[in-house]
Amino acid sequence: MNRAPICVPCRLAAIAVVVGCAGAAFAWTAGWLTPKRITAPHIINTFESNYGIHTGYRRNHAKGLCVEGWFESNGNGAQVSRAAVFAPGRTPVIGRFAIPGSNPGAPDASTPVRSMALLFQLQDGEQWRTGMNSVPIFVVRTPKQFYSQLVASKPDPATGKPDPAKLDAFFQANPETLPFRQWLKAHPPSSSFANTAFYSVNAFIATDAAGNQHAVRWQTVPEVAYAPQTAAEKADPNFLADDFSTRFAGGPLRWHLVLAVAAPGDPTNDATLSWPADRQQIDAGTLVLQRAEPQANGMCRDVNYDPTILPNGLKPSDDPLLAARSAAYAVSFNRRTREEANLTQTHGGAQP
Ligand code: HEM
Repeated sequence: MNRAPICVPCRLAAIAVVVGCAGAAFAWTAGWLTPKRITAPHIINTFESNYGIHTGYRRNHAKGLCVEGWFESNGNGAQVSRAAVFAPGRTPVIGRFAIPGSNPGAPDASTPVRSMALLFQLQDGEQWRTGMNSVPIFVVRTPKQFYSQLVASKPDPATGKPDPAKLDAFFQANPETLPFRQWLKAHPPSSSFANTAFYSVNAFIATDAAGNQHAVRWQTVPEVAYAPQTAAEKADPNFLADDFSTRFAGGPLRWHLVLAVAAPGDPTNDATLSWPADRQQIDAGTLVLQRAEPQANGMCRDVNYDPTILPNGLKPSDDPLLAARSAAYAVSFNRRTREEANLTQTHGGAQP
């Protein structure tokens, strides 16, 4: 049966509409149509204009080291999540400890915050990646506030430090930052990565074997007792790495992976708010770290610790920071790994 031919101009118009829509979607995603919308490249460009480009390094948490070990699950996490990592048994882990900031040569005492990032390599090929900080809550609630804080923190060329008046104006205009600032005042920086607790800060949704959902946050609680940073440590720009070498020479280091389970009504979309301390805490097992190595050629160098890479049984919550983190980390990862091509250090196996 002969079909009526479609007119050539109509065909061309249809093609033009499809190409136009694809182009518009691309332009919108790239932020060309909404130059005031804050995109991941805007955020990473601001890190770079504030603190310079440190070729081949993460745009934030640039100074760090790699670690290797495993997670020994005791099975208790299965109460809230069907993820295979919570079944009893061992899961290999590639981790990274770091301090926030864009300068890989910054002295350790330049910040009171430390971070731990973990990649759990599940047996079925799935991964769970998480990046945790040593403060249980975050300084801001939204990606827009994160960007505004970055802008307000731009170092003054005269002093090399942020203008206190601009930072103060930001804090006054954003009172959500208060609990974070108060926590830091009440908790002097730790003397070691090994005696520090780390927190997911963002909430996630765990699904158990029966399909029930539970909002959770997690933390790693060290077996080594907390001690504050000493004056001698403060004077050593690399005391955190030095301390780690000494400690690993004496054997593995351990943290307990603890899941805090929200009660109905606890906020999952606001990382500036803590959950009440009486919420159920599940000790899901022990993170055992055996050795550290420099990041320059280490296993963690080419890992993007994107917190939205999760195994079946865990998924992101409605916290707006999670998608923003994922997007910003990807831009940082793409830039730094592209730069690595021009560096002398070698490392295969990038995990974007
Ligand atoms: C919109 C909010 C945020 C932005 C834009 C942001 C930005 C970044 C960037 C660009 C990196 C470097 C990523 C890479 O090159 O691999 C990074 C690393 C990191 N961030 Fe964030 N961040 C945000 C929120 C948070 C929050 C809420 C936490 C709390 C736990 C956090 C913890 C970390 C950690 C632990 C790392 C180091 C990961 C590693 O060792 O590779 N960030 N962040």
